[in-house]
Amino acid sequence: MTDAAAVRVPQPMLAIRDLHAWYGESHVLHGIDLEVPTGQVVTLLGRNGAGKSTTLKSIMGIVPRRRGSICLQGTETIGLRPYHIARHGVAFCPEDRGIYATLDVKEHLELPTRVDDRGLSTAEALDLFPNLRERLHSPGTKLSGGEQQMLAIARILRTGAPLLLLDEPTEGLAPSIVEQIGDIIQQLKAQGYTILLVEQNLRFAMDVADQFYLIDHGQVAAHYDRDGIERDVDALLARLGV
Ligand SMILES: Nc1ncnc2c1ncn2[C@@H]1O[C@H](COP(=O)(O)OP(=O)(O)OP(=O)(O)O)[C@@H](O)[C@H]1O
Repeated sequence: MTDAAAVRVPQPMLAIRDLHAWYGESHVLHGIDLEVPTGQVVTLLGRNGAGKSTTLKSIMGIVPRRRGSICLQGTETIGLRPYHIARHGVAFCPEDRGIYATLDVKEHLELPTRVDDRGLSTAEALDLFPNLRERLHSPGTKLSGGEQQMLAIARILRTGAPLLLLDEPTEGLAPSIVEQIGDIIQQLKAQGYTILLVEQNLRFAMDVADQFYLIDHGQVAAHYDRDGIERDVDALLARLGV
């Protein structure tokens, strides 16, 4: 056996190959290829309608029709139902945050099913988001936008999933709250979580992410590491129309 054969390449947390997705007759993803290494933060960038959210929803199995390969920790999930996919260690925080008027903060945190023993207790989730402790009995929709986003993230941490999919967590939030969300993402990364983030705010993404995929018309148009994105930032801002 050669030395090269003995080298073990770590398995990525998520590997997507030739992913296609459809809404009815509308073919939206056209062969996405991407990898999310364990422990990294990876961002999907792109204009509105490029296919970023559909990529996250495809990983969760909640688009009507998909084709290709989506491996989670080495397991092919393309043929699985959403509740089975979740059990392979992935949790989704949707763009609309999914916060209910009829449940208070505590009830939102008690809602998720644990998929892994690493799931935070309600008390641990509240340690990470102290603002929420003060709002424990407030109905979800009485919270500010920033508090709702924090609750949506705290809720998925209860599951114990090591891979978090966050869809535009900073959308519509004030700069000071955006900063707090950035700190939380850094803390989660330091704790070993792997994060796939959809983000319109390039500057925010550049502060938190290790790798970046530019999605355009349902395909990967470019892939950057941190140095590459610094070099291309002006061209990229023009391309994103921001
Ligand atoms: N439920 C749906 N039914 C039909 N078409 C949809 C549906 N959701 C999204 N689309 C279409 O699929 C394409 C990709 O949408 P997607 O939401 O993935 O884009 P995006 O890059 O996340 O942009 P945005 O930031 O606007 O959400 C768009 O043309 C959009 O109109």
